[in-house]
Amino acid sequence: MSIESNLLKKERQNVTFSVEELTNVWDGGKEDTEIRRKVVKVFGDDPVLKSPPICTMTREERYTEATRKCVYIFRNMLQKNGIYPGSKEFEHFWNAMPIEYTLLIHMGAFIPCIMSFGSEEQVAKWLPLSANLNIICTYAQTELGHGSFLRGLETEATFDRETQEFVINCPKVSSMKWWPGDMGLNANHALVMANLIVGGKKYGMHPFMVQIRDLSTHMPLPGVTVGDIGSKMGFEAIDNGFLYMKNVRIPRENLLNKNSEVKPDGTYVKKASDRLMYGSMVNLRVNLPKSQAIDVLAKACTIAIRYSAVRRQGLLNPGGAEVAVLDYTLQQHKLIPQLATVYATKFAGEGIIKKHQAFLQNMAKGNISDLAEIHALSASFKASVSEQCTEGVEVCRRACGGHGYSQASGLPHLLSKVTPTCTYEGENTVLYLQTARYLVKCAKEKAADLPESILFLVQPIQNARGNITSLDNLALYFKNRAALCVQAASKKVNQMSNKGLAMHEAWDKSSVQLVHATKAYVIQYIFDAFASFVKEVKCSKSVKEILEDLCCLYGLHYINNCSGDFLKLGILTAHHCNIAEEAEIALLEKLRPNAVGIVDAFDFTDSSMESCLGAYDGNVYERLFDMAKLSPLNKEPVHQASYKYLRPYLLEGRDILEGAKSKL
Ligand SMILES: CCCCCCCC/C=C\CCCCCC(=O)SCCNC(=O)CCNC(=O)[C@H](O)C(C)(C)COP(=O)(O)OP(=O)(O)OC[C@H]1O[C@@H](n2cnc3c(N)ncnc32)[C@H](O)[C@@H]1OP(=O)(O)O
Ligand SMILES: Cc1cc2nc3c(=O)[nH]c(=O)nc-3n(C[C@H](O)[C@H](O)[C@H](O)COP(=O)(O)OP(=O)(O)OC[C@H]3O[C@@H](n4cnc5c(N)ncnc54)[C@H](O)[C@@H]3O)c2cc1C
Repeated sequence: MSIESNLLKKERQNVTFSVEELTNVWDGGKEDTEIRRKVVKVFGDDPVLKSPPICTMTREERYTEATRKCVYIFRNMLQKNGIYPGSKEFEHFWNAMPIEYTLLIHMGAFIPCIMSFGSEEQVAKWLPLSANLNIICTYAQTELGHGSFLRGLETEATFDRETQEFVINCPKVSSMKWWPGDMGLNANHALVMANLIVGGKKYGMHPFMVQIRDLSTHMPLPGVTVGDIGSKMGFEAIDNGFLYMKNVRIPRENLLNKNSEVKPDGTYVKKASDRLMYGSMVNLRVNLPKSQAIDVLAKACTIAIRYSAVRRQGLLNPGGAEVAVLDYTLQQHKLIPQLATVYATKFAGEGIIKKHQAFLQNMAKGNISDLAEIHALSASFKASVSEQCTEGVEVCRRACGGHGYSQASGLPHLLSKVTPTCTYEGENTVLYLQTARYLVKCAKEKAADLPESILFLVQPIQNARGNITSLDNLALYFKNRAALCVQAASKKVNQMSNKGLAMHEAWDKSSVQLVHATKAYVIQYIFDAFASFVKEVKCSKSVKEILEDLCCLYGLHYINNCSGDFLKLGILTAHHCNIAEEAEIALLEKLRPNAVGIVDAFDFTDSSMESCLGAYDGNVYERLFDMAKLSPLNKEPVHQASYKYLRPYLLEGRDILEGAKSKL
């Protein structure tokens, strides 16, 4: 056993709680852990899912491998193992997916969309075809020229009454669809968001099913120009695409018509609120943070903390032995708060998922009164979590020093996976502004007209009592701050407007404060949800203590990072801030011996991380060397390029050196 493996073994011997029990809490119960492990095992044992490490493959190989595996998973494996949408097993299957996958938009975005936009007949037609991969469909909303401002989308669907068809056109280069995943190479259909035009009248954005490739040859259909947009910062396996449509004709029935319809005579019938058109986005904003951001940060923490426990560099005591870098207070200050973020966002996210499910049940009964609240909550939650996790993964990467920059660490891959969560499914600033709009409106309402989650905005500010670092008091500081920030931002909008600015100008001039206020609102929501979870969870005292410490750390770390705000608003004094700073450092020291145990409790398999630094056995140096040997550049002892281009000068060098030698 290597020295490093021994170090991790010792770390595990010192853990003061049951790792298995914390895993159960993380998963949502013992039974859930068993189900997740079963699913992970099925995937892990399957030889068809084996492939070379991604850092040794070209982009083309990565796309090919990911597509091969995903077709197998979605067409054979899930059914064979009884993993169906809606089942507990399915909830855990993201955990078991190969490190890179395609068909994500087809499965994760298109299928939910067809269910929310399609009539019963349309769902009956398209759902089985897509579930069986008989068609592959992308979600084509964003265009080259517009992504955020949906009213600016330019693709048109014009009703031709004579032929009973819609004619789809991208009038300009800027109107072509750009970015949709699975669209470049795999998709033969696209759910195209286009402006509906009937009899010269524009009805705004509507969803259309458009066939883009021939079903037998997979060649683009007439009028369709489609392809891959090229290499990106990450997601290299995915064929994000462009789609340029000129006079592409589709039958009238291909307008997804659960919410609105065009009759054969051209009559436009609206059946539900326009806002339900945005429902698919709410769905993804609620559901994607867990698998695309929180789990990614959890993996980065696992890698960085295991590595920091075995990486020895420098001395704490003069003349003593070299210490693990995790023993430095500053390393703990980088990494342990990231663990707290993982826990806080995961448990707050679960509450939002439940709220969304309740909203969907009400919507099925025709009640959409909670739409504004769930939109505001999901938009700001997605924005905040993606931001916190992206920052967190980068902190973990840098905390691994030079090796964190190597693809072999697995960290650059995680960073490139989490970074776009700040952009896709709604650019974060744009989403914060959406929530700000809701908050400013709510701040003007009477308490009786507001949902519980937002009541604090209009209630009197309460004073903290007792221990200033108790979870109750921390929750109160966050609430007070959010309420005061929203009031201040609303006041600024009013002041600007009273000075004579038009409302949209007043809004823009106040947007820095508005986004700040929204961030304050969502952090109070996350903290409150995590603190409530910690209070209520049934578990042993030792596990509860870990969760309480992580919750307290989440709050203190946040407060210490923006203490100016709390001071400015008169919520904390300088004395309080000093206490908060010392309390955070004390918590880091307390959590340090359990750090490896806490990341072990995430229970990630080595293959799900592909990291030489983060493997369970801690054998980092052998793994790094083995991975380097696999580099395609090391295939031959002499690389053709260096031989070809350097040879003349090397020969000169040889002659000079040999001449010098003969003169000696
Ligand atoms: C187990 C399942 C796991 C699933 C995991 C899946 C994993 C998938 C992983 C990765 C997938 C990657 C997917 C990426 C896909 C994409 O990126 S698709 C493209 C997404 N694009 C966007 O999100 C665009 C962002 N822009 C917007 O949302 C809107 O344009 C805008 C709302 C920002 C502005 O639109 P505008 O027309 O100007 O509207 P407003 O005038 O601002 O608002 C009008 C009113 O509508 C309300 N509203 C807006 N959005 C919503 C909504 N989503 N829901 C409900 N209501 C909404 C808004 O509040 C206004 O209301 P008021 O007038 O009352 O204030
Ligand atoms: C990996 C990836 C996958 C994607 N997958 C899909 C997909 O499957 N389907 C699909 O349709 N799309 C997809 N997209 C597109 C994505 O949804 C858009 O990129 C996103 O909505 C942002 O829009 P944009 O690119 O137009 O950014 P822009 O809106 O142009 O943003 C540029 C800057 O302008 C700022 N800005 C914009 N509006 C405002 C405002 N009102 N106030 C203040 N600032 C503002 C933004 O904050 C940002 O800083 C994907 C994108 C990526 C990166």
